[in-house]
Amino acid sequence: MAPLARFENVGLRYGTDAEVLRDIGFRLDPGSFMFLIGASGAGKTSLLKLLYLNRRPTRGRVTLFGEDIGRVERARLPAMRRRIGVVFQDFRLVDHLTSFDNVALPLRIAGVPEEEVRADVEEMLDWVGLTKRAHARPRTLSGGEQQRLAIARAVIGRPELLLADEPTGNVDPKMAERLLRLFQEMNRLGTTVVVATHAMHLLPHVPAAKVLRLERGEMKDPTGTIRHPPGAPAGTRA
Ligand SMILES: Nc1ncnc2c1ncn2[C@@H]1O[C@H](COP(=O)(O)OP(=O)(O)OP(=O)(O)O)[C@@H](O)[C@H]1O
Repeated sequence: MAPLARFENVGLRYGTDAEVLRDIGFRLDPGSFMFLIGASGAGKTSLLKLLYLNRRPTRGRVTLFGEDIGRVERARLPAMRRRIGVVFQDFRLVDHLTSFDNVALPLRIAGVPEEEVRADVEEMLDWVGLTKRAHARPRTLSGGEQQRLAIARAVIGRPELLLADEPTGNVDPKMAERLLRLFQEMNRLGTTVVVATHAMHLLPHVPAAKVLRLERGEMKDPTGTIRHPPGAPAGTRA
């Protein structure tokens, strides 16, 4: 099976600073689920930036959807990005649009008929518990509500690849588990999922997930798969 993404000896530096990622090598199979973990500053967001085509590697090669992202023409990037849903750490919601319209955006861009948009968005807002906030502007929402809205927008178009940067940082543990279930449901339907997180307690809920641990820009245990998550109480496993 061809990988959905592949990193080979990848290095990344910002400007002339030292490399923030060094010798990164792994493959992401279609339909897989991967947690990206590591201390603050380890390079998780930087690695995600390569995957959502915000940066090109400064060393080595990143292949995504079969294309070398270091060589792909700029004009091709928007089409590739449309195959990716991203939950940014700082949400990046559109302030002048309501919650409903923020979530509807990817579907409208894709030309989905308005009737379908309405039904899908309503269902998604219900899933993330924001039905009552459908007509609110993002800046009037709490941090947790904004986070849930950002997740709804990222998953609504059923992207091939879902990238989520610390997607449960602002919600309570119960909601965090609910959101993780949403990611798992997406994954079950075929979306490849990458979740960068500090929330180690979430890992045992996805026993089949790969775990890529970064330490100061380098990979630790590159092939690690959680099979017997420590301390996972019976019944909490996915
Ligand atoms: N735009 C930038 N310009 C220069 N340095 C940057 C930039 N973005 C990140 N860095 C540096 O890259 C390193 C890795 O940062 P990154 O945000 O990828 O880590 P992280 O693991 O996602 O951290 P956190 O968990 O706090 O979000 C840090 O030393 C950071 O200061």
